[in-house]
Amino acid sequence: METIEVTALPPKNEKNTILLIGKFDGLHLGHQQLLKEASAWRQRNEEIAVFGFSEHPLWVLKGDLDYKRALSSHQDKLHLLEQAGVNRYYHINFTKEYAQITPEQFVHEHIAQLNVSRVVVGDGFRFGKGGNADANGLAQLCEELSISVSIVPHINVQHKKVSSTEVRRNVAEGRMEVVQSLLNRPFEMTGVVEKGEALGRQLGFPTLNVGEIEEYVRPKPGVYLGIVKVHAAPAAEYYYTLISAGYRPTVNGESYKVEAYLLDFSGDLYDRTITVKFLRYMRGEENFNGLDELVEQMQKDEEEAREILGLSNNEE
Ligand SMILES: Cc1cc2nc3c(=O)[nH]c(=O)nc-3n(C[C@H](O)[C@H](O)[C@H](O)COP(=O)(O)O)c2cc1C
Ligand SMILES: Nc1ncnc2c1ncn2[C@@H]1O[C@H](COP(=O)(O)OP(=O)(O)OP(=O)(O)O)[C@@H](O)[C@H]1O
Repeated sequence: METIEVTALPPKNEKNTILLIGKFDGLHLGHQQLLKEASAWRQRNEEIAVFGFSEHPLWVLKGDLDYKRALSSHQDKLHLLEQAGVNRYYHINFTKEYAQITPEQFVHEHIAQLNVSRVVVGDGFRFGKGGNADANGLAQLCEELSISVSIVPHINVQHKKVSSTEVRRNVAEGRMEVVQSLLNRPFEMTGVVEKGEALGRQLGFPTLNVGEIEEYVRPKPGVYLGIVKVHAAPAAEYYYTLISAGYRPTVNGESYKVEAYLLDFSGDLYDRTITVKFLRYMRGEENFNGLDELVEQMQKDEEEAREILGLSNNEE
């Protein structure tokens, strides 16, 4: 997939193009429906391109922190779009200045550069200065340039509109099964294993500390059942895992951390890239009276996880 950095006007493109517009955080079921629609319209000589915004407008314009952290990192998004068959990604550096572009300018100057035959958006799509124009406004402006517009009806799950905001809220509440149903895959974070305080090893529960995950929305503090993918060539390795996400009050932890205790693994993974997939919330984070109580609970967590997974308890 070709990636093009854009700060103002995108460079002129000659290839026939079907265009999708939006932030596409998490590539949820609604986004997936837009991509299906684009694929259905695509002719043999056409490419699918995405006009994607780097930051959420509500973070850039209003400083709303709920919109700063994301379901997918920039890299994740590129992988997901590529896997979905997107040929070209315009990475729009969304700034306060960019937000001043009017709907007319956006269509007649920016989209007009891209040799677009069709734009595919959802019916809640808004764009242009102040979010003033909607999908019908886009269709009217595009008609003047002989560009067709497909407006995809909202995808709902259990009578609720699927949106990145809704998925992020569920991650923040630890509802990982719901998240999985909205994304069609588990919520995951990809990071690099950092050195921790190695206290976990002394406790009999060595954990991988996952670093470089600042871009991601934070799951509710607690213990989760999940899967860790260890990136490796030629083939990645996968392990069931217990995940501790939170502030670790028992050991006076100061910052939010994500740690993974891999089941049936021993070895050194410092500096390796791993992906942590969150499957199920098991319990909240507790402030125990000392390490013995913490270890006792961790043992129970492991037993419960093995029970759920059908793995034997290996203590005897
Ligand atoms: C299965 C599991 C459950 C945990 N539960 C808690 C908890 O309830 N409260 C807490 O303060 N820390 C909890 N932790 C975090 C531990 O305090 C932490 O892993 C330990 O201090 C080691 O940290 P280190 O890797 O930085 O050395 C849990 C860790 C694991 C692996
Ligand atoms: N549930 C949905 N059904 C159909 N189309 C959708 C749905 N959600 C978003 N879209 C469309 O996908 C494109 C990209 O959407 P975008 O990621 O900007 O919105 P969003 O998922 O509603 O995110 P947020 O909640 O962060 O505003 C837009 O054209 C939007 O209308």
